[in-house]
Amino acid sequence: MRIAVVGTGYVGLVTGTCFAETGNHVTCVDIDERKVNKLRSGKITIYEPGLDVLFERNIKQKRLEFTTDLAEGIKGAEIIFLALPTPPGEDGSADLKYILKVADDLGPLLDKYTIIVDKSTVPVGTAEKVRDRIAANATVEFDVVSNPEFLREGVAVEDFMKPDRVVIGTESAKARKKMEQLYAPLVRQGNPVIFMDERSAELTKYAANSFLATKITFMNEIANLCELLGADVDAVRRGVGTDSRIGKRFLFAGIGYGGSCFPKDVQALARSSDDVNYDFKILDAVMDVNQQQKTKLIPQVKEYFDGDLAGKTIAIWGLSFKPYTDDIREAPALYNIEELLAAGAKVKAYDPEGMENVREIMGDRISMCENMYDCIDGCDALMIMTEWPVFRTPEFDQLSEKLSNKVIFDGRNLYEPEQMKELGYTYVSIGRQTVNPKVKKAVHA
Ligand SMILES: NC(=O)c1ccc[n+]([C@@H]2O[C@H](COP(=O)([O-])OP(=O)(O)OC[C@H]3O[C@@H](n4cnc5c(N)ncnc54)[C@H](O)[C@@H]3O)[C@@H](O)[C@H]2O)c1
Ligand SMILES: O=c1ccn([C@@H]2O[C@H](COP(=O)(O)OP(=O)(O)O[C@H]3O[C@H](CO)[C@@H](O)[C@H](O)[C@H]3O)[C@@H](O)[C@H]2O)c(=O)[nH]1
Repeated sequence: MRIAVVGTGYVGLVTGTCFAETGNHVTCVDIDERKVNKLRSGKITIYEPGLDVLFERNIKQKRLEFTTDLAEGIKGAEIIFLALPTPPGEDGSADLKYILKVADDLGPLLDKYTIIVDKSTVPVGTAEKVRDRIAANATVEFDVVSNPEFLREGVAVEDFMKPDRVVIGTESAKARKKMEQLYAPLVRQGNPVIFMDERSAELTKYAANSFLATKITFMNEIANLCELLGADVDAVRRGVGTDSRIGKRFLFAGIGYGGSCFPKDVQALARSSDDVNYDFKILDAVMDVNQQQKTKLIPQVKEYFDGDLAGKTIAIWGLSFKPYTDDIREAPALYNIEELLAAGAKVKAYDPEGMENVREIMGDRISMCENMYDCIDGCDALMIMTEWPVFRTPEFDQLSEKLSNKVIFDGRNLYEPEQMKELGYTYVSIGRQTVNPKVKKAVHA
């Protein structure tokens, strides 16, 4: 099949590359010339495990092409995916300007029956808006389908190639058949393609993300309670997660959820609820708790240094919002760094993939280090913000040698408290009792 993908970011590039891998001819379109030039010269623009191999193979086979020209990109395409940004507008609702602009541009360019697919995360009713905008200029028949994407960054290729399910919102039998053919290679192991109306498909995406964000936030609140009641959130997690009705996944307490999706999508669903005068109370609580959770270690860092961080240097391990990605959008690390700088501390940071992106927005306000041990050299404390595997079993001898104080503030619960006790660290983590406390108890805002 010949398909086009408009928007070549995290979702567009993965979608385009994976559909090329299943034999389709894919042209990816983006307005960012620098990005397209780089992709055209065979250089990948994001870090996503496993994507580079598929990317190179499909470019070589000429099944994957890139252009900045929409007309050229959609030429001959039977299906056009829109993988465009839907960032929060001023009031937090999803801003549809990128999607609607492309819908306007597409109308006059369609020269035969085409399926236009909303792959972006969009509020209920967007498919209708896109249809109206295209129809205003189109002279041929077309269908607009909602096909939200559920991939996670860091495991995007695996999620895309073996999805738990594919959700397709359409009432057109013709579009349904084509979409079924396109997805057939990805659901061969029996995972379902679930067909529904467009509005339900659009809402399914927000419901899934908001539910997962709520699940994490619920555990973060249990963690906060554990600290105050003398319990251990890891034990509680194991205890509840083995109930198959609850499930083991997405129960890890930490310094809150980040990324380009959960924060914006929970907010957008709350605004969609406001629009129909529905007071979705849980969502407001989730956003509130997550906001506080992100920097919950900061008061404890301050308390350790008797309230004064001026002149102290804090090492940060982990900048990306989660491991195996270079994406730093809404990364909790950034909020912590801002608070540390505001309190007069200096910051040294290390991340396996995220440093370049942070350098772009923070410049020389913090120092980036070549490796995790240079990062802690001469620092007064270590804070862990992302659970990259490389931080899980560090050489504690080097840590003791290089850190000026044996103190770790761990936002991702990487170490066993027992081990930290033996090693003589002051170890502050989430939802567990502080080890060798100089910080006496959990501090809650
Ligand atoms: N990132 C994820 O993990 C993920 C997962 C599922 C769904 N989503 C949703 O998918 C959508 C895209 O997210 P993303 O993370 O890929 O965004 P992104 O910002 O990484 O990529 C969007 C791309 O669209 C391009 N673009 C903007 N206007 C354009 C135009 N007129 N023509 C062509 N290209 C244009 C931008 O230059 C950019 O490269 C969002 O709605 C997001 O919520 C994201
Ligand atoms: O037990 C957990 C699991 C995750 N997180 C945090 O939650 C955030 C999101 O993680 P994850 O969901 O793994 O990454 P995303 O790439 O943001 O993926 C989410 O957002 C995408 C964009 O909509 C969806 O497609 C995915 O299904 C959905 O999982 C990160 O900050 C994680 O650190 C936790 O704190 N505890």
